Amino acid sequence: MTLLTLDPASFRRPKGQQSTRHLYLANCGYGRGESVETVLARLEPQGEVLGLHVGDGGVSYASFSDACTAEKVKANLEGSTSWVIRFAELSSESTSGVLLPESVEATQHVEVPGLHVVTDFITDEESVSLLREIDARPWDTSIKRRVQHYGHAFDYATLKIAEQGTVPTMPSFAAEVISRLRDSSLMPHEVDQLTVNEYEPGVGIAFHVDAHSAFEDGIAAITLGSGIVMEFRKTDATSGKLSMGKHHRMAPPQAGAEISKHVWLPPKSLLIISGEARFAWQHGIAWRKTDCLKEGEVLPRSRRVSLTFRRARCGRPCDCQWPALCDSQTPEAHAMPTRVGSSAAG
Ligand SMILES: O=C(O)CCC(=O)C(=O)O
Ligand SMILES: [Fe+2]
Repeated sequence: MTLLTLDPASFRRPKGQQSTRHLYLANCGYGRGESVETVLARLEPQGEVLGLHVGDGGVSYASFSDACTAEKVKANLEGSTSWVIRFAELSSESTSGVLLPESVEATQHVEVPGLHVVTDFITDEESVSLLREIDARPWDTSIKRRVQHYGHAFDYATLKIAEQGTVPTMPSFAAEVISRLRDSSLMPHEVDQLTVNEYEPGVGIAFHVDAHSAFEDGIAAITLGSGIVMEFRKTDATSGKLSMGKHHRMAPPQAGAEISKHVWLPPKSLLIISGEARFAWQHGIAWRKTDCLKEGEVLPRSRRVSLTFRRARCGRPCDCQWPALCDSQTPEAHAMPTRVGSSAAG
């Protein structure tokens, strides 16, 4: 991770009382005997520092990945240093029109058509037994997250389903869940592919849309172990109309503006994305050790293992109504995923 050097001229005091991901540190700078090393030594144990400016006099700035982290750092340091700590606002972020929701609560009004979370889709016993079966099998460690693939293999290099001479089989440990998915009628197709992803705290997955050309409509993900916040985002450039809830408080986004929803995936839950949620919204998980459900409340993560079930699309190209992110209809659409949070994508 490279530490960004911040330009102090780009910061200002935030209007109102809201927290931001940047901290203004008064009584802190070379003029007060501090240096980059001493400031980092105080900040880093509290939260990962993404950017820093240590001033010649007594004013410095530090940036973090999100406001939750900045709040935690501020709360933990106040009282134990002579620094005076306030939130700071980066002028470019406050005027860009980009919506930067901080918590699940802050985006609860955003509707993503085709997104459903079914709580308690599996029992505690099933969750423990699925984890045991998965951990007894070998993990693929060739990308940043540990993964296991069953059924049709997906090739991350070509973003295609690998050709197989034989009919793929699904593992017996997933049979009960697959049959429950079938009975629920939540998935438009019978599944024939399973990817298991492991997220230790700090690990995420880059924003992406599962390749339209590789998988049919309907993606199901079961959460084992810890819950996690998944982010969904869409720019109005990617699919025309934006879907906002009836009660939204924000101004209509500008052209090219981004809308995002943070969704809490509890342990034992089932996430279904189909239609617009599957084809027109990207999803990702921030590379963080905490999640934020309510403004100002930090929830530490622990290990999450997910089971993603899909139906491989064999032969027929995708003809969905959302060509912007469709690599069948717009081959250049499948740009490699952009990052969520601060670390490299896996
Ligand atoms: O971990 C999850 O729930 C989703 C994983 C995912 O998006 C994927 O494998 O494409
Ligand atoms: Fe995905």
